[in-house]
Amino acid sequence: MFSLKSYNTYHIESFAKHVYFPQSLDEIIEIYKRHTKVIILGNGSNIILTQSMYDDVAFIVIKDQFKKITHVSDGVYAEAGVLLKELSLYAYDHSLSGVETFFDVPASIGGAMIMNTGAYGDEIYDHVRYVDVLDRESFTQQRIDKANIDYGYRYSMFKTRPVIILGACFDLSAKPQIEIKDKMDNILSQRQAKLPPEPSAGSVFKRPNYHITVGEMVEKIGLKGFQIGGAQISPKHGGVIINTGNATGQQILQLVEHIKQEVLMHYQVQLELEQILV
Ligand SMILES: NC(=O)C1=CN([C@@H]2O[C@H](COP(=O)(O)OP(=O)(O)OC[C@H]3O[C@@H](n4cnc5c(N)ncnc54)[C@H](OP(=O)(O)O)[C@@H]3O)[C@@H](O)[C@H]2O)C=CC1
Ligand SMILES: C=C(O[C@H]1[C@H](O)[C@@H](CO)O[C@H](OP(=O)(O)OP(=O)(O)OC[C@H]2O[C@@H](n3ccc(=O)[nH]c3=O)[C@H](O)[C@@H]2O)[C@@H]1NC(C)=O)C(=O)O
Repeated sequence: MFSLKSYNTYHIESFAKHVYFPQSLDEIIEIYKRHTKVIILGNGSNIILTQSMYDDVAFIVIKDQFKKITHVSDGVYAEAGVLLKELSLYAYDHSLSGVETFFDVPASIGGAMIMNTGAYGDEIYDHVRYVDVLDRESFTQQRIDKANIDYGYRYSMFKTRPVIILGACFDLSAKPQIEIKDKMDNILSQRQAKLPPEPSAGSVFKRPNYHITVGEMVEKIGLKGFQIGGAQISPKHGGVIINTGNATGQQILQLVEHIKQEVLMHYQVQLELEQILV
């Protein structure tokens, strides 16, 4: 059994029988042929591992491989395992602007393309030219131009399609490094001021169509700091659940349900999970 603790940002201690670190596309295809249930782990920053043991699920860890970043004729191309931080630093090194807003978002390019990473008024698809995918059923590769990609708030059409993200090309523009660095510093300080330092997976719920945020509702109800086992609503940010040490996925899930019930009762707002239950 293999521990997934370092492959999910909640640091939940779950074990899996089948964990793969493929080095090539052919190896990925082999895994899909061998297993009926496969989960791709990018940076594991948007998942809740709800089981302590996985016997029948195969996990593919992407972030240690597929890490090439290259200049191409129409932009900068990053493979699925590249982290947003790595792409942002590469762009900064080359005085290229466009992705610096996402400097501190703990996601892989694959996860970012699936979810349309957003932060501080910017969305990653604003800077994408095309995305390369592998169809998980026919095992054919396809390049999809942004014009043909349906995306929105925390959504892309890839979320509901049987595809693996292989990489994406970004449209970046020249800018003095000092300006890029100023923006990175500014965003970093805003995030450090708001988000908790403990292990978490960022916002638990999507922003509801309501005049105040989840964090504010949770704060006004008086739920900040509420804890079930090792899972706690962050005393710093009411929209985030943290692992205080030995949280299980089930405890996080119980806390999720508790927040949903309380918010429904106090505000008649039905919260929708942003995080993915595995
Ligand atoms: N704004 C913020 O501050 C934060 C934002 N986030 C967001 O959460 C997301 C997390 O990214 P990341 O940690 O990399 O993702 P995860 O490892 O959390 O994976 C989440 C899901 O995305 C799918 N996925 C991941 N990589 C690929 C790929 N290459 N091809 C196909 N599917 C893939 C998998 O779906 P399947 O189960 O179908 O295999 C997986 O279950 C990002 O969009 C990020 O923006 C997270 C934390 C903070
Ligand atoms: C962290 C994530 O993304 C974040 C993203 O970083 C930030 C900044 O753009 O805006 C969203 O959070 P958010 O709506 O909680 O925004 P924040 O800027 O953290 O908070 C908004 C406001 O809520 C209030 N607030 C927040 C937390 C709290 O405990 N109490 C409170 O009153 C504050 O006034 C704050 O100014 C994204 N979340 C979603 C679900 O859209 C993520 O997706 O994981």
